[in-house]
Amino acid sequence: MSSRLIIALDFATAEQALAFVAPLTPSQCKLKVGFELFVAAGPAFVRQLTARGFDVFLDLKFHDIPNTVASACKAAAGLGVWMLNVHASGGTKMMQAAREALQGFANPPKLIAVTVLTSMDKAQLSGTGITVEPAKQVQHLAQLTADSGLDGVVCSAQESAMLRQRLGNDFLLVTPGIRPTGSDQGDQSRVMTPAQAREAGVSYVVVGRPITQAPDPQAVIAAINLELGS
Ligand SMILES: O=c1ccn([C@@H]2O[C@H](COP(=O)(O)O)[C@@H](O)[C@H]2O)c(=O)[nH]1
Repeated sequence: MSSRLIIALDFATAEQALAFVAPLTPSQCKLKVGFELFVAAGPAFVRQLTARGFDVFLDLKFHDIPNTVASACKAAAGLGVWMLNVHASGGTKMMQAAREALQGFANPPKLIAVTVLTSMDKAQLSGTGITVEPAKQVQHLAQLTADSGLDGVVCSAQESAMLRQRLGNDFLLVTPGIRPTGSDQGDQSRVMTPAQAREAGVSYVVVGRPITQAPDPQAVIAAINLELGS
């Protein structure tokens, strides 16, 4: 069974990231490249990871007008990534344009949309002018994403049981904000353990600092995979 663990490679340089990745195998985890590493190391680094056989989630959270997002998605798909994402709050036209941009690819990446960032609680969300509970807003944006024909969403594991029930088994639920028991919550608000996330029906968990800053990352990876049953 392939792992449901996606490790967030939030490193400042390609050298640091490659040193971390060196002992890993594609059967242990998938890898996520976000803003920090992509800005520092660029497309060539992403190609190095895919050349080593890793499934790469390019987490650049595109959020712009439909034409611009569609072009960015096309360029990202050209890197051979496994998954990429946009912001659901960009709206239906933007998400549909992104989806259509990937149609010409023989093996298109999975396209998912960010709902409400897992760092946000009700007070922070309210500060942006959205006064409903985070779960309600996640539900609304996830439905918009499904109606736009995307493959799934980024949400917290806390909303996953509700979304799984509403949107079915094929809809991808990709969940950051995962904290193994005893690990530091940091800037995340809506958190769950890997075991709770599995119970909630998530498709994949995204874990960064609890692994990358651990004294023994391999031990944490093995423990998370065990909790996930993968
Ligand atoms: O809602 C979101 C969307 C993306 N992320 C990203 O996931 C990882 C989480 O890292 P941790 O160190 O495990 O907190 C990070 O790359 C975020 O950019 C998210 O946390 N929440």
